[in-house]
Amino acid sequence: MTKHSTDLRTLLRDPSLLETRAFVAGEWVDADDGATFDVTNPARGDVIAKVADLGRAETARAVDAAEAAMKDWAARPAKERAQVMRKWFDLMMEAQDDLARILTAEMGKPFPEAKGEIAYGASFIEWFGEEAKRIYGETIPGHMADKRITVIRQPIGVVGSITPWNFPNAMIARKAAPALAVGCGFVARPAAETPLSALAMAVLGERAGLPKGILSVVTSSRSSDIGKEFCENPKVRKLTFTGSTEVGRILLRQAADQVMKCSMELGGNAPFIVFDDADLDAAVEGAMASKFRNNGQTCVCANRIYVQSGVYDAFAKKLAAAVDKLRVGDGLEEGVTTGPLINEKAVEKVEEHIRDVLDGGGEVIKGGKRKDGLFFEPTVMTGVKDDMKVSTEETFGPLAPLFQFETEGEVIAKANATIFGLASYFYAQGIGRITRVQEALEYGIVGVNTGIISTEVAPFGGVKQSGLGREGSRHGAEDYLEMKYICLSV
Ligand SMILES: NC(=O)C1=CN([C@@H]2O[C@H](COP(=O)(O)OP(=O)(O)OC[C@H]3O[C@@H](n4cnc5c(N)ncnc54)[C@H](OP(=O)(O)O)[C@@H]3O)[C@@H](O)[C@H]2O)C=CC1
Ligand SMILES: O=C(O)[C@H](O)CS(=O)(=O)O
Repeated sequence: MTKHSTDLRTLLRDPSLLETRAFVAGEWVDADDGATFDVTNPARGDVIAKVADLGRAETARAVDAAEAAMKDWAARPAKERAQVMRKWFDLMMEAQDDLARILTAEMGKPFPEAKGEIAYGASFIEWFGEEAKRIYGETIPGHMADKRITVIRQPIGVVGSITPWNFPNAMIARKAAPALAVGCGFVARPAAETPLSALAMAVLGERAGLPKGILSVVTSSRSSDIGKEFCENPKVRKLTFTGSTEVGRILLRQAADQVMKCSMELGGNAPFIVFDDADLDAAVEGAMASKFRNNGQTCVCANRIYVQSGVYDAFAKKLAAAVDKLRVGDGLEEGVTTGPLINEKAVEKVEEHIRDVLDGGGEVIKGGKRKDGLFFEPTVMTGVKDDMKVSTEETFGPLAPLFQFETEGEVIAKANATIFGLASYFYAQGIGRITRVQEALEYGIVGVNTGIISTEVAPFGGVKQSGLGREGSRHGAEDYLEMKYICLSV
């Protein structure tokens, strides 16, 4: 029998969603050696669950089961897969509050934001369930009179998935949905900080009718072991990862031995540019949404805020006033807008970036200090320069650093001067400027007069060292398909 902190279990309408065993080959299992690891609530520091701590042997069994289950699952009519995925979507939305409470308890984001993530994650399951029926092939006029050419697209095979703690539901859904929709087997390894959301998704996936073995959730504190199993197991045909660029590089090197197809959603360093013809109130609203969503812990958060000199002081003042309205606290409490950071390392990163700006002559105009535990004051700083750490490193926390610029050419060059290329944002009104800037920014995503770009219908992904491939939209299915060219001699 596994142990839970009663406060979380009593918060749930359906306590059976709080699963702490791993889901392997269609069975709920403990680790072979009975090992567990603790999951803590970052807002309170208390242990909320002890979760099965699996290793490579259990992961290999999950891969075997996924390969076996694929034979039937991929052969089913797409409509049947779509019906199971629709049921999964419906069950997730019916359980939205419970799934959100589990997510808030293990990751810290405020309950309303966690509810939003559940809907966002479920939207991928809904969208790709529908897309399953539209995986078309093509016929090509033959190159010789007796040749007939067709192209078909088939599921790539067993997928290994590694995801981070910052979106413990949506990042798995954004990968599992297209993979399962096209007929792949899927083995998910969630971050050790946040396994409960993934396990709850599997509980509902099983109830929705996903066949035994097609989906496994391998919970483990030994992330590199599981990553090695995915990269070295010949039955795994695809690796999909969301996380830091540093870990992405490690996995790409490991996957190279089998020339494994990889999707990589990696780090960002998003510029957020406010031109002097911007609607300043709209720009402040967009900056708040982009910078402070998930307490700044997203790969698409504004990391550098560039403000043209004519509106710099006015924007800084308005942003500081908006930040003042944020309420830091335990995400399970009513009215809290900003939860804790995920761990001590995250707090130290924010402190390091603030100290570096102060040492360089910048100043804090709002916040700037750690609160108790893992809570941190949402912070705005002015006088930030290009040679400071925050200019090249992802803060991944609630720090809004304001850089001043004079000309369009200057800010484009600065915005592009990074190894990253995931999301970027700018606020302007002149159509000529909008057209020039959106084309000049070297990023996979450009938000124009908006600070939120995340949706299941669009291709999400980065260029340069922010990643490989796209997630969401019809392009998101391509990463889980192989193309086969058939030449028939008649
Ligand atoms: N682009 C994005 O969406 C994200 C970017 N980041 C960036 O990464 C930084 C660190 O955050 P963090 O969560 O530690 O991100 P990591 O990249 O370190 O971790 C992401 C996932 O990879 C796993 N992992 C870590 N090392 C390995 C390995 N050698 N082999 C296989 N899996 C591994 C982690 O497991 P475990 O946690 O159990 O070690 C986690 O599940 C952030 O500050 C941010 O800059 C982080 C999250 C998302
Ligand atoms: O990893 C992340 O930060 C997410 O990909 C950001 S989003 O897709 O939720 O915007």
